[in-house]
Amino acid sequence: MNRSDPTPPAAQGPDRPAAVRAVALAPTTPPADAVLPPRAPEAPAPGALLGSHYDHCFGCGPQHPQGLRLTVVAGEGLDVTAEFTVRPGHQGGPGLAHGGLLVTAMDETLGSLNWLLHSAAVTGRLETDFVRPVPVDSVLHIHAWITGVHGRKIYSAAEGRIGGPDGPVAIRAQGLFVQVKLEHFTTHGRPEDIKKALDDPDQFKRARAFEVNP
Ligand SMILES: CCCCCCCCCCCC(=O)SCCNC(=O)CCNC(=O)[C@H](O)C(C)(C)COP(=O)(O)OP(=O)(O)OC[C@H]1O[C@@H](n2cnc3c(N)ncnc32)[C@H](O)[C@@H]1OP(=O)(O)O
Repeated sequence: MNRSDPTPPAAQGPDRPAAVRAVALAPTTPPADAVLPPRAPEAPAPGALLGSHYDHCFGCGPQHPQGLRLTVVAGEGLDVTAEFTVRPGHQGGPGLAHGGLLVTAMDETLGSLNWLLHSAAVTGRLETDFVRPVPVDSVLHIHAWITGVHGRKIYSAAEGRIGGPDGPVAIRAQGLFVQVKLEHFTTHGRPEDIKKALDDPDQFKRARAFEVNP
């Protein structure tokens, strides 16, 4: 068994599919020929508060009872800032944020970069480093930025700080998102939720706003 290979032993060896090998080893740092495109003409203005992409989203939805209620603001360039207030319901260890929820906050913030390119993309790969614990009641100040675009792949990075936007780093992340069409959601999502979202004119408008033609 190759110890540095993240695929399960059964999927290793010469017989495993090429796609598994390619995906498992794809890095989250952009290749040399990746580009940094301009902000899309439809991108929210710098300083604009980005709305939730879906009211029931665990990361940003205002209607999700236990969600993170992340608020995200467009930056000057290909970047956003976000705030996540850690509440008692987000605990892992006593008085401390659960690591998985911190990853969710990073994932959601990196996903918000979609707004700047005006295209929908989903997380393919996400790497995180937990640098210091995050206490309940603290605000995680996240800054996320696009590091490169290569075909349908969007590479990005983020840092989360506590004690203020210039406070010490508590978590770092690098992501590889893959652009998808609206059908990604309508094909794979639970039908009743898709129907409810499409029946809501506001949600439908948002979904359409993300439509992409790679
Ligand atoms: C309604 C409002 C909307 C708004 C929606 C906004 C939502 C934001 C929410 C927060 C973000 C999330 O949590 S999103 C939810 C979590 N993520 C998911 O559920 C995604 C599940 N995975 C998938 O559906 C799929 O595997 C995809 C879409 C990621 C890729 O499938 P595909 O479309 O068939 O593309 P494929 O040909 O395989 O790959 C395209 C290129 O990306 C690379 N690639 C693919 N996967 C990976 C990977 N894991 N790691 C590295 N690289 C990868 C391939 O090598 C290839 O590179 P090359 O050959 O071109 O070089």
